[in-house]
Amino acid sequence: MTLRLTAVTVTLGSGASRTTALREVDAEFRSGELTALVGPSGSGKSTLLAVAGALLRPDTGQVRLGDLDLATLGDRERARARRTRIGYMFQSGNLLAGLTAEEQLLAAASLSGRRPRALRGRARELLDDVGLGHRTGHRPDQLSGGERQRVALARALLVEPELLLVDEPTAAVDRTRADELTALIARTTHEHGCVTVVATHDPVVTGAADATLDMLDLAAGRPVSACAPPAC
Ligand SMILES: Nc1ncnc2c1ncn2[C@@H]1O[C@H](COP(=O)(O)OP(=O)(O)OP(=O)(O)O)[C@@H](O)[C@H]1O
Repeated sequence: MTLRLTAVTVTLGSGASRTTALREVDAEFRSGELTALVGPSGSGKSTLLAVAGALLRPDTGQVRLGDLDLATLGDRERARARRTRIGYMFQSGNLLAGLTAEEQLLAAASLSGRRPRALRGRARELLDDVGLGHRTGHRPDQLSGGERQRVALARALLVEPELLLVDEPTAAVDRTRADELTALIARTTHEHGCVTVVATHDPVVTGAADATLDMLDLAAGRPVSACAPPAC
């Protein structure tokens, strides 16, 4: 399974603030590989994740996840793909107000068509893996920003997505936790064989990645082979 972007253009905003965030971008991401998406602030990393995750429709171009073109699917099918095939860990966490950490995971499992009761043990295990075993009963307003983001990662992993999209996983946590989260994301990618794309400024994440894509290369239309760091 691959995620393939072909000639993807995205413009954001309107009037004076209108910006071409991605221009004719071609990129490919493979299953079982963690690809680090790097580039300066404002170079379009978050926009690429949003397009890849069917959260934003490109103006033009194709976004193929396996045999689905996420760019042209109807709204209902896009929502279904988001619930069942794609996991997100974004900077905001995007948690549901009023639900505890554990309930966030079980609600996502239910929405993806799985039986939440059967997954309760696994949900606790994952919360433990992200260092939140002692926070399973906390609601979003009782968690720090970094903790909310980690709940979102555990939630994404519970549904074993084909595509895992992660935005700056290490920005809001200390170095030790950052290293643990990086290792967890890499291990999950290799064990479950998902396509994983991580936008990052952190050299530790880049070092753990199987491949690196630089937004500046994409923007310049340079041929990009997402090669493993030692061969680059
Ligand atoms: N709603 C918007 N309207 C207009 N321009 C926008 C909007 N959102 C983002 N942009 C612009 O689109 C470009 C790409 O933004 P994006 O957030 O994808 O970059 P990024 O590489 O993820 O940055 P960072 O590393 O700072 O998170 C930037 O120039 C940004 O200013």
